[in-house]
Amino acid sequence: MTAQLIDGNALSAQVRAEVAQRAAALTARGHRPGLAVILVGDNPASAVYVRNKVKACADAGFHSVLEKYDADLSEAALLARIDALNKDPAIHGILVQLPLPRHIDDHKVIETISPAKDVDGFHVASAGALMVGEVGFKACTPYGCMKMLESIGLKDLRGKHAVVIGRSNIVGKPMAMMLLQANATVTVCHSGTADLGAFTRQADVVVAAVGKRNVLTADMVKPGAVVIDVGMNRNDEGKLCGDVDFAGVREVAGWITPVPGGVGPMTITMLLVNTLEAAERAAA
Ligand SMILES: NC(=O)C1=CN([C@@H]2O[C@H](COP(=O)(O)OP(=O)(O)OC[C@H]3O[C@@H](n4cnc5c(N)ncnc54)[C@H](OP(=O)(O)O)[C@@H]3O)[C@@H](O)[C@H]2O)C=CC1
Ligand SMILES: Nc1nc(=O)c2c([nH]1)NC[C@@H]1CN(c3ccc(C(=O)N[C@@H](CCC(=O)O)C(=O)O)cc3)C=[N+]21
Ligand SMILES: [Mg+2]
Repeated sequence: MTAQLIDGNALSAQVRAEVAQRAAALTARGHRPGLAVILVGDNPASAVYVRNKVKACADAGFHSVLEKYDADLSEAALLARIDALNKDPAIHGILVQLPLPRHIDDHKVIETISPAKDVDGFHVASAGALMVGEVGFKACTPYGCMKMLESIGLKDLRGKHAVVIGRSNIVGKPMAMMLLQANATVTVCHSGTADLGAFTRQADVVVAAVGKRNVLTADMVKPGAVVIDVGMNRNDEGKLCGDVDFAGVREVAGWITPVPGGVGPMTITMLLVNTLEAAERAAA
């Protein structure tokens, strides 16, 4: 049996069409959704992602601004810029692309963004809201993964065991919280996990968010399981690939997300959803 694909491009197109409709309605009332994206330095991967985000905004009818700064931008100057965007009524969402140059403290930057405009969902107030089940912006990548699960009929995960590989603040940890909120029984694995396969083999849902190729191979997957691949890596030929050995795992899994065309486009889609929601709240 070969796994069915969860197509992130197709699901994105569907969600983005709804977003564009709601954005048009807001724009007609004089509240066009606006996103500001800040890129510091010249990381080529970041430049690609940021361009995709700005293009997705334009396609959905949003106002968007891309601010690019040299790698030697001072932390104080960046914080001052965020402060100005916090006060700008045309801007509903602020995204500062990570990673930042070493001399800038990411934590300070994220905490300077107004929680009302934190469409990445990285602010401690957003993370805290998710933790206690209150309203706040959800981190886009895990939020997109949840939408993918919902698209295959897994909105409620009662009775399911979900295993998350990775515990970063931007993917693994919020992913685990969202799965828990959806009633899954959740296990979080990381670099200190002794026998990863022993956990993943029990999983009905596996989310791989590590950043290393072939972290999850066919022998580590329960037949029929749902496999969500967040990883973004390059193989020896320079081609984009995830954390999952796709060719092997697809022969065992029930559902699998491809890379590219899986979680990546959904991340951008949920950024649009969050920005739209920020604009709707501001207009209310
Ligand atoms: N598609 C998308 O939209 C996005 C993709 N990504 C991609 O997802 C991946 C993860 O990103 P991010 O969370 O930021 O990465 P981090 O490097 O911050 O976190 C990686 C996690 O993986 C764990 N880990 C490392 N090696 C192993 C191992 N051998 N077995 C089990 N766990 C391991 C680490 O453990 P420990 O905590 O112990 O160090 C850590 O928790 C990257 O490839 C990134 O490019 C990220 C964001 C968005
Ligand atoms: N403040 C901040 N917010 C982020 O959300 C954020 C960030 N910083 N830093 C980097 C990571 C990574 N990330 C991706 C988003 C989309 C794709 C994406 O669209 N990928 C396409 C392919 C893109 C390509 O061809 O390279 C796909 O998987 O099909 C990938 C990765 C967001 N991140
Ligand atoms: Mg830093």
